[in-house]
Amino acid sequence: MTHTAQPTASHFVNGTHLEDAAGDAIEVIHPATGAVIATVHAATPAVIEAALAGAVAAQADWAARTGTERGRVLRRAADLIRARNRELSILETLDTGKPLQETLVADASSGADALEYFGGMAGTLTGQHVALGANWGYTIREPLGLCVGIGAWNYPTQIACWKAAPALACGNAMVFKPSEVTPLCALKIAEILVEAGAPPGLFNVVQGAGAVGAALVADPRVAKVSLTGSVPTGRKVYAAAAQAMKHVTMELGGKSPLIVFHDADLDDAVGGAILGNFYSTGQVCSNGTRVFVQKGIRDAFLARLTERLAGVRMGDPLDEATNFGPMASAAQRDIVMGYIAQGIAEGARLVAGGGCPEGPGFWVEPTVFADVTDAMTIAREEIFGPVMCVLDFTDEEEAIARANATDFGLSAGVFTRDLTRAHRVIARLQAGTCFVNSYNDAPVELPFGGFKMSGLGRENAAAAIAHYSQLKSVFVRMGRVAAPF
Ligand SMILES: NC(=O)c1ccc[n+]([C@@H]2O[C@H](COP(=O)([O-])OP(=O)(O)OC[C@H]3O[C@@H](n4cnc5c(N)ncnc54)[C@H](O)[C@@H]3O)[C@@H](O)[C@H]2O)c1
Ligand SMILES: O=CCc1c[nH]cn1
Repeated sequence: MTHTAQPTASHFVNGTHLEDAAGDAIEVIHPATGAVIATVHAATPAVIEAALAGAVAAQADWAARTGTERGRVLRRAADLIRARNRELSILETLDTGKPLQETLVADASSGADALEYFGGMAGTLTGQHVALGANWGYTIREPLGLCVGIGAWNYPTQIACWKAAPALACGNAMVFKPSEVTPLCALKIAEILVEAGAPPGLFNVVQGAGAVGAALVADPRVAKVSLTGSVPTGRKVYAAAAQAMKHVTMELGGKSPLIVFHDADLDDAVGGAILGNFYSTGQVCSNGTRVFVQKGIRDAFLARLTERLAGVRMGDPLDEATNFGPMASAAQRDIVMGYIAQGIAEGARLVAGGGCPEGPGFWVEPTVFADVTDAMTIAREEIFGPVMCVLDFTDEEEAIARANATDFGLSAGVFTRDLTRAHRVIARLQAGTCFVNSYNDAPVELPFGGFKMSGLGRENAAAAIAHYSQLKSVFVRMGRVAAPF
């Protein structure tokens, strides 16, 4: 079946759709078929200027509103997203290839959660009164001004909302650049925010690849950059932002450990490993791709995992019975297949999958390697695809040391019935987002982000407010000033 998802225009700037066909054409490809479903144009300097200037103008008015007024707009946007969940989920599926079964519950709805949560919080953002004996002080929480958001292609709607919601709640404006691989859904979020009452220019979407992102980051009017992307891009964006001491949030990649102890509920542990490796066809930053299984249960774990893999349904992602989609792009499919070949070449044992089905689209089978060692490339590098590495371990100390032996630090999980052990181990794992007897939950109420090379700052929860605002401290003297001369 042929799909089309051509947007009204490539960009959304100053409250309306904007086109400038002089920008490089970017074809939007439905990953399940390889068919072109839309074409957008990268932002030209004129589009970038319109977006930045419009955002600066809108921010002043927005910041002058009360938090409650700002929050009302965000909560209306959340309601509109929920009301249009199916339509938005279909678009997300066309854009990313993720099964509709997933996008219906995990993408627009997660975006709506963020808008609702930060909308509710906007009116509660206050400073503090500080008693200082005869004198006193207070703090004011002020917006940063103009923020730039730059997204990855795996969760386009969620990423746009996780950045926009706290930014706008704090009184900032945003220019958002989606990934060039999945440019469509952020445009819908921009339209919805305006329909919900956001002033024109408050949330703008401009398209393009790294060069457009770099131009946004370098602009002197920009006070903060929030990137979701890979570590190499994070390094570049952080370095560019540092030139003007801009605030940054870096949501980067991972190679996270999932530790399964011998006393774990086997089905839950296998379920956690499936969620942490094959949901979104493995294209989730926090995935637990190094599955450490205690030696005594290794064979039982692999046997149960293999049985459950019989439940994989690859097919048209718009069919709600499909539970496993293609990779988002041909380039990512090729990267993943390269890692699979390297795993085999380095001596890992292929237990399941490993193939790249013939036909149109960018498919990779859910793949499991056993007998993986820490030194293998597939155990060290982020693959960002459906490739699970199963590693054996003997005891707790060994599992912790090996789990931490990585430059990444995004997530970690522990499966055990011994909750004392679970918390003891989690306390020693170097990861920002951890799970006990679960994997990959991302409720808006909990901060999300990484340690070490996996990032800086936090999205979601009250923690995000600190990353989209700055504190002004005011000292108030009540008596005379005693100067030395
Ligand atoms: N920690 C998180 O929350 C999180 C969430 C999703 C994805 N990710 C990570 O994202 C990566 C996959 O996404 P990707 O392939 O789109 O990442 P990427 O780093 O290639 O691109 C991310 C974004 O940065 C832009 N970009 C590239 N170069 C730039 C530059 N010099 N200046 C400014 N912007 C630039 C891209 O156009 C894109 O929009 C994985 O590493 C994954 O782990 C992290
Ligand atoms: O891709 C990373 C962000 C995320 C994790 N779970 C859901 N979204």
